[in-house]
Amino acid sequence: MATKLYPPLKPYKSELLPVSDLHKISVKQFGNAQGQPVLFVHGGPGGGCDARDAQRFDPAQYRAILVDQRGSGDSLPHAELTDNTTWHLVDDFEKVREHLGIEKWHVFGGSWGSTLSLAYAQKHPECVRSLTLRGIFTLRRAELDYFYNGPGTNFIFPEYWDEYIAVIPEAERGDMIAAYYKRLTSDDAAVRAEAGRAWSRWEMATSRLHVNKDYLDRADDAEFADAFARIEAHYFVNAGFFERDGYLLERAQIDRIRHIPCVIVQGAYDMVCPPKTAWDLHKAWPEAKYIVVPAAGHSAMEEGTERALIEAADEFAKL
Ligand SMILES: CNCC(=O)c1nnc(C(C)(C)C)o1
Repeated sequence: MATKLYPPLKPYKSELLPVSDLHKISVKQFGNAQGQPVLFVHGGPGGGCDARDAQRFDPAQYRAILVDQRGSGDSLPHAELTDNTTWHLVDDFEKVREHLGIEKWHVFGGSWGSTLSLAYAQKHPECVRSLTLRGIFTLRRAELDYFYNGPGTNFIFPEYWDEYIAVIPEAERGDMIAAYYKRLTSDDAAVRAEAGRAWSRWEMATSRLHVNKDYLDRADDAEFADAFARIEAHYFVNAGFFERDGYLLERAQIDRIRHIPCVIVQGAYDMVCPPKTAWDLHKAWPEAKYIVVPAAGHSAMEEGTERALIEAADEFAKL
């Protein structure tokens, strides 16, 4: 049973899979080509995968499949919002699964990755062997308002909150997501870049229990920040493209996945996706194992969170 990341590894196969006339998505495979397939679902949306994400899976046991969702990471066109919705991404996972000749796979995702993993599993339960979900986010209005419009978070990270709102004129601060979306879709590259960095800094600063400079500095990677901020804001102004607020937690939706082995891992001091949503998911789905990591924020890289995620993956490899 591993309690820390497996050694760094390189993909044994990387490809760009055409999924529409416009979009090609990056699919990288790591570990044992004959192992148990696991789909890694990255966060954001728009965050993209990192080779480090593959290190949570025992390379002797797993065939880890890291997919950069539309417009994210190495997928092309970069930061593209056209034909980029939750249901396009769900359909893309099915195209990847069929392309790779996989019948069923483990599904593993955190934050937005937990959102998309739930949406995928609820639509295709017959293809999901297990679910490992971290930092639960279901894109309800209250979740978005809490983090992007305050006031909760500005009491906890006041200096970063002031930076985040500084980009937006006071008259527009009543709806920060709409105000940022206007700038993130601007034809003025400088306006778009300033908004992308400020939005990303807000999220990177608040993702760890203690602000981590390397994590924060990711917001200075203009290419990452552009995709991360644009695609997040695009999904949020469209309420995740879900039929109703709270859709993923509805009884009928949970009933479709209730039989699937699941572990929920939640940081007790997750300020981006606070424990209330994970608790609501646990109440709706008591069969799912529910782990709260005491000294952890939002990120999967928090020590206790990383350990719990790897332990869950090691256990699910035995299924
Ligand atoms: C509300 N979105 C949070 C999320 O999904 C997320 N936070 N950080 C990430 C990355 C690790 C991908 C940067 O994703």
